[in-house]
Amino acid sequence: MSDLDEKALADGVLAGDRRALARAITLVESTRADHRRAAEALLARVLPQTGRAVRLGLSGPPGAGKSTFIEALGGMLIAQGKRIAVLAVDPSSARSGGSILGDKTRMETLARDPAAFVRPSPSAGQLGGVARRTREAMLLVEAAGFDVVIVETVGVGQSETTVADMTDMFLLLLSPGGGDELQGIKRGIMELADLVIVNKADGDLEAAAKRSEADYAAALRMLRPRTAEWTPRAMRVSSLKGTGLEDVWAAVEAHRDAIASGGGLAALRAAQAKSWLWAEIREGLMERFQAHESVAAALPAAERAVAGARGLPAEEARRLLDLFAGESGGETDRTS
Ligand SMILES: Nc1nc2c(ncn2[C@@H]2O[C@H](COP(=O)(O)OP(=O)(O)OP(=O)(O)O)[C@@H](O)[C@H]2O)c(=O)[nH]1
Repeated sequence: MSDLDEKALADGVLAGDRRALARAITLVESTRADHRRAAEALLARVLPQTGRAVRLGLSGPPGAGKSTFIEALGGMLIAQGKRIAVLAVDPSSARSGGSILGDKTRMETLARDPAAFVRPSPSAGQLGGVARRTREAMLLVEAAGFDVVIVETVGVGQSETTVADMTDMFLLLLSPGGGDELQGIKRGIMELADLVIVNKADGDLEAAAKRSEADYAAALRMLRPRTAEWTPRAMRVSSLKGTGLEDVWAAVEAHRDAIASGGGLAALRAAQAKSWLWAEIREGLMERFQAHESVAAALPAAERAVAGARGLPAEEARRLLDLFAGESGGETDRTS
């Protein structure tokens, strides 16, 4: 891509042109080296126009109703004149080829709305790679003028932590009843939640939802809050009927006000950016390490040695790291 194309693409994104935005996100999702350079140039151009959106993370077990909830909340926000973008982080799609969040039939109404932009998870690479591209996609949708970005993930491994790390507020959506174990909610995920939302508080499930809300509120009180400024809350909604959604949005705004007392959004974003920097360093180091010629040559023997209990992992790792750093192995050279 030439400088001229990048400028045109950046201008399109900044003008809020959805096709340019979609193309720009495809570019940042590409792993080709020349695309990566173009993506970085593009991001550098739009960077001054980023950072203005409300960045929300959302997770919940399959079936909790994340898509119904996002459609309902998104619809409400659009009616208030806001523009909303939804990005998915779904490492399962990378691992299995099948995707939990990526199928195109989700959030159809929202996806068709000109004030919304719905993007499924990038489907290649490990969580680290998916997270990098989602962070960059978030910058692009902000540059395109979206007011609210929801980064959605499903409870697989580390993805919640990753999403909580790149957003300002983390929402956990649950079904009524069932208890933690039944819903597969790990304690660690509860600890990330700024807001626990019990969905499906309607019809036959209304009473169960009310009980669950009280249970989760009690559970949250047992946990140490993530920040001094905000005490996590539990509430119930019906995404189907659209009830409780104003309360959710009021909590989002209360959370924004609350963090202002701790140095504000700027401090939070600065911490996120630092954490992003380190994530990039870790990713980049790992990529370079694995691509390093002498490391790649020595790696199988090191793996065999530790697997056969003939080598100490710490020592083998140090030997590989020395190779990577270009130091001679000296007397520690492998002879076997
Ligand atoms: N009664 C009731 N059912 C709901 C509500 N929200 C979602 N559901 C139902 O729960 C089921 C799962 O909802 P979806 O939004 O499709 O969620 P999903 O895609 O299965 O699961 P996610 O991965 O969480 O999005 C569907 O049958 C929905 O109709 C609600 O507020 N009340």
